[in-house]
Amino acid sequence: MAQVVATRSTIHSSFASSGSGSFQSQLEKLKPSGFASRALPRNERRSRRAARVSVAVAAKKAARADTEVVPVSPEDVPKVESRSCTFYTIEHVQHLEEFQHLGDTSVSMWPKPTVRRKTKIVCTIGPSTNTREMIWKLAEAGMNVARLNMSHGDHASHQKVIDLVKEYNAQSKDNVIAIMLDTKGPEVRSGDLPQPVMLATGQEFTFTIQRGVGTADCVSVNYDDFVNDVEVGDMLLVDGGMMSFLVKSKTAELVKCEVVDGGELKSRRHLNVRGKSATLPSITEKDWDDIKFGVDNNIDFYAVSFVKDAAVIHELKNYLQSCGADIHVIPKIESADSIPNLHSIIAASDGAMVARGDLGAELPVEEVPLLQEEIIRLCRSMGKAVIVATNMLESMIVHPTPTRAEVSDIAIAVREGADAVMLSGETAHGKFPLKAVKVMHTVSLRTEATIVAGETPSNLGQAFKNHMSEMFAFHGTMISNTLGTSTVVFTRTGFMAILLSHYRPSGTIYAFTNEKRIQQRLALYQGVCPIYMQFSDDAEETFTNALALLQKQGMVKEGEQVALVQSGRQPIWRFQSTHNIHVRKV
Ligand SMILES: Nc1ncnc2c1ncn2[C@@H]1O[C@H](COP(=O)(O)OP(=O)(O)OP(=O)(O)O)[C@@H](O)[C@H]1O
Ligand SMILES: CC(=O)C(=O)O
Repeated sequence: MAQVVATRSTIHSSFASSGSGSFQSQLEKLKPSGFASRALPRNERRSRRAARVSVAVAAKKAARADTEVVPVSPEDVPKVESRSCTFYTIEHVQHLEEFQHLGDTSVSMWPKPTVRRKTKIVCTIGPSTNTREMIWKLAEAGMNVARLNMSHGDHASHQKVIDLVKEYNAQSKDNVIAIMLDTKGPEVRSGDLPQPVMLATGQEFTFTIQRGVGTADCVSVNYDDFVNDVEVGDMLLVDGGMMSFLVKSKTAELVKCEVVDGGELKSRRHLNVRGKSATLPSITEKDWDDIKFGVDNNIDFYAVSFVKDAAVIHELKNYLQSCGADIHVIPKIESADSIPNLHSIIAASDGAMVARGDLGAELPVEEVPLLQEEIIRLCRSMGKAVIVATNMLESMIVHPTPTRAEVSDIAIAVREGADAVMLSGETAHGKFPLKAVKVMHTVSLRTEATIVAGETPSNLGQAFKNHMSEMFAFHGTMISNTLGTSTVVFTRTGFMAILLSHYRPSGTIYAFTNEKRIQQRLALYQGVCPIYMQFSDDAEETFTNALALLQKQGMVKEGEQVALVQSGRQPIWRFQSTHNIHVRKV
């Protein structure tokens, strides 16, 4: 078990050999492996490495005896009384849990404060998770954003989830969950079938634009122009490629196909035509109705499906402005038509989602990792949020452990610099939603510990009109990285916290805001821990209160330094032309 839970190899040795001294005291003594290789003579390094290896083997043997594979949060750690464990005492388990939640920094030369997971986790809420108990458990396990997929459920069921998330936020002292409404968009879906139909490779199957057809050899499609958009020779994909059909002929109402990859066709399955986007508007009538529902409920983000160009983003933003709604817009990059317009779409938006499911159906799958990298790079260069979505832990819909490839997939998204990684079916209708969140949490944390801070985003001075704020975000990051401190920022609009997140400081960005809406929004951004606090008229009093709050919540320790950055578009307690960075001792 020690093998799985520890975030650095040094911890295996310290932990497994903890015959004397508390785990905490051993933890205090730990130095990053990078530090060891800089400071120790070569021989000593070698012998320590050997000790680590042998202890890791011992830990591995212990792990084999213990059947639990991903014990990363209190619910998953077996009750201490019923546990037979060679190496652990109850204090060890408690310290370990604390450590897992916060993570290990171990990047700079000096002892640093522990940091939180930086990469945020978006969870789709569905039948497996739409109860009060599960929302609470997901939040405690690491969910940062709750996603409502408007392709499923009705307003009443989504309203219940929104109310539960708001209830959680209202009662939580140090955690906040943002709400993201994902539009259905111009999805093409097959119709209802009385029961699933088994289709064999080579057999004929027909799609019709007539409504209400569902037989063993023909099913309806919900989109009248389907027959016009599709041509003979096109490849139709069901559920992103789980089944495929070659179009052989068509009439005014029917599209006749040959089954290429057969399987079980169920009701209301998603259809794509390889290489083509449907000629439907990105925002349908249903979507406008759902968008209004989002406005009425003061949600935080729209994820807009099948965006093809920036015009649709402008249209939505104009609508939101006309109703005085301050909701951020994240286009889903999933349509073949969006690729030539990536730059203008992202420039018009507040971020982007790499929606790999439909992206990999409309375009060849081998393009997906390349596009993921490109979209992340573009968003990062423009200071916009970026989410990597779909199939991240797909096997955990039915299995309690991830495949190694899935673990690598999360690690890659984290290393590429995504703000957030997303769970879909894993949390919506999977059997192990909490375990999936915990795996994402652990893998992100472990990967983040290996990322060396300090790489300057290449666009300094270009992405933001407010160069002075950008300069202070950059230098605030440099100071916090050099001293190994967290960053503290006060923000009413979220702007300065988002700007700091863009520079990816290695410590946590504690973003204090006096706006609940902004606190919720900031939950999506990499490295930002948003905290709601009333601001007083006096700057010094507010700083003191903020540091006291951080210390009370165990986020910083007495004597620790923090970099306090005062900059941004709307000055708080300063003149417009005066920007500051202070380093303060708690
Ligand atoms: N609100 C909901 N109510 C009922 N079932 C849901 C809900 N949200 C999701 N699901 C179920 O979880 C599955 C996976 O969710 P996901 O968000 O990935 O939807 P999808 O339809 O597969 O894909 P897309 O994201 O393209 O709409 C859905 O296919 C559906 O069966
Ligand atoms: C998230 C989503 O809609 C997709 O991957 O297609």
